[in-house]
Amino acid sequence: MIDKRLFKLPGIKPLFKMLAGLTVLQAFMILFQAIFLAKVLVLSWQRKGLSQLGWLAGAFFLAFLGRHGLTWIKNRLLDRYATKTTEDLRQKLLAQVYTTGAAMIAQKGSGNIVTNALDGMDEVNNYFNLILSKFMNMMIIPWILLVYIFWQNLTSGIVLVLVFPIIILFMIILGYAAKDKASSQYAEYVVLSNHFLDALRGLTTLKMLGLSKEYTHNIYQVSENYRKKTLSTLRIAILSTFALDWFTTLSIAILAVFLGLALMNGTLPLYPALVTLILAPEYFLPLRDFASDYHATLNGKNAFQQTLDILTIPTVTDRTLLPAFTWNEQSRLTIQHLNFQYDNTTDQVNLKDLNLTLQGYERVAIIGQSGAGKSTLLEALSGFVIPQTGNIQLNGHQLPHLAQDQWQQQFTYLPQKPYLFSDTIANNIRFYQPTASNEEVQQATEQAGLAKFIATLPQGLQTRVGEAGRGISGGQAQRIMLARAFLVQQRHILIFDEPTAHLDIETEYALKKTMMQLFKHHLVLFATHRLHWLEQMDYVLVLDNGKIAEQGPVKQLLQKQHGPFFELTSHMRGVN
Ligand SMILES: Nc1ncnc2c1ncn2[C@@H]1O[C@H](COP(=O)(O)OP(=O)(O)OP(=O)(O)O)[C@@H](O)[C@H]1O
Repeated sequence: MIDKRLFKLPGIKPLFKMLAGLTVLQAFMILFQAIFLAKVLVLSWQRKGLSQLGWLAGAFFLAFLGRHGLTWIKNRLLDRYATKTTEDLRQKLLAQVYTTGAAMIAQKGSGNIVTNALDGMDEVNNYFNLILSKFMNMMIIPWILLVYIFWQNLTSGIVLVLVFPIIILFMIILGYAAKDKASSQYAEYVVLSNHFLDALRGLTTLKMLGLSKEYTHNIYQVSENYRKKTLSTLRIAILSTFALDWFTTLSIAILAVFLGLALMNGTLPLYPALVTLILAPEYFLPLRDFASDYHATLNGKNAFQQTLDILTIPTVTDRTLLPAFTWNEQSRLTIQHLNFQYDNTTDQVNLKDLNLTLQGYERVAIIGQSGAGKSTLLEALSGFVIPQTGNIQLNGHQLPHLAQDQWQQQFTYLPQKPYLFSDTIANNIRFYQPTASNEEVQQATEQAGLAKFIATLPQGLQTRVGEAGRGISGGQAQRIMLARAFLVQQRHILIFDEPTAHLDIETEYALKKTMMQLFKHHLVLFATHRLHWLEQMDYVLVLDNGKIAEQGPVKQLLQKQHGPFFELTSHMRGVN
């Protein structure tokens, strides 16, 4: 129920102690309130004068004020702490997203991260409230009241002590059922968020393919699943609240009957009977409060755990091992026995024992079936994912990984799924070169085959794209990315992950000529499914199931009539 990591949050221990102190004080206020009320009632029953009743009624009123005043103080302390802590957690989560980078987002899902940073944090706020206030009330108040009840009336004390564990047991049973339901409800919520965001992002593509209507059904289905999971959690929550209320009310009623009988038999004076009866609902109240909110805050616990899980993903710190350099014809990157796995808990190794050398301005094609590991290799070479093991040497410098500032400043990366920032087309093109002039940007758009498209836009290069702007097709986005590469002068490495995947073959051929110009004086790493690019490449890596199945100069491999390269290219050409 309580995530132990909660107690590691900054400032929580002093707050916990302060709240515990206030709760003890509050328990005494509740006790005094009951004592004075019972005394007032007993004296009224004995028809005592107002002079005797007055100070008791005043004391009752003070205890009442004290009790609620303490609740107000506790809530204020808690609110202030919860708001500050969730705000800090949100900031840390966003900072972690920036430092761990795109690979972590791909793994966790952007929708999941957005949900966590927005709604999730509100849920965490509720979770703090449950644990730091309601749980604490439950652990302190009933026991102080019970000591007094025992002192006044042993039998009532025993009844109340016996009922408590039964209720707790009952809560645990229902709690377990609710926990599973809430976890699967939260998981479904994450699926829904990721799905919804993916659908929004892919809307243009879905429309282009005429699949947007069909996809509505898909979203409906995911929302339906979430609705069903929510209702099944609510069903348990309502059932347990009902059962708990019923059980505690019944216990109080039984106690009242016993007290009434004892009063009638004359075995118990009026005061202990009255004070016990007033205290009995107060004894159960913290438990009921806790139980009624428990289910609602399970999501808070899930969100809290998810946030901490993201925050504890190790971040790369040694980013500056490489001195300043510029990749040139003599540069050399050697990789030996590199292994990488996205998920350590599974057997799937995504890059297995890779050995390769990249040097100078060679053009390297990376080919392989879908899922062979081309993108993963490019991500490892770009330093966006960190290999678990491997020997990396760059110009003689031994490195643990390629997430090195100096290395990352050497290349232009064109991902398979282009992402455009919510900004103008011109600024999206200026990504690597923010100071580029309008003329330079214009020239880059022409080289990337974008000029015609831009001419159709009323605001031209100043048209806003991305989430808050005009929707554009995958091919147009890819050409905007390509324009970045044309614009930047001082980066001598091009890492392209299927840069023409979204383009039709005519556009691709039209662009090929200018792209070949760009490839001059660059180390080119080019993942592709289209074989015609091989003619323009010097070297090829054939990937199969995370391994380099074959590598060598293109001309040499093209002459071989057997082996992985021959088989893959025959298969891709449709020759069996
Ligand atoms: N973010 C991720 N988390 C977990 N597994 C992943 C992730 N990205 C890729 N994988 C897995 O790694 C393996 C290699 O995927 P990768 O995208 O590198 O292949 P690819 O050769 O580029 O495929 P394609 O040609 O379809 O783009 C696949 O089994 C894939 O499921």
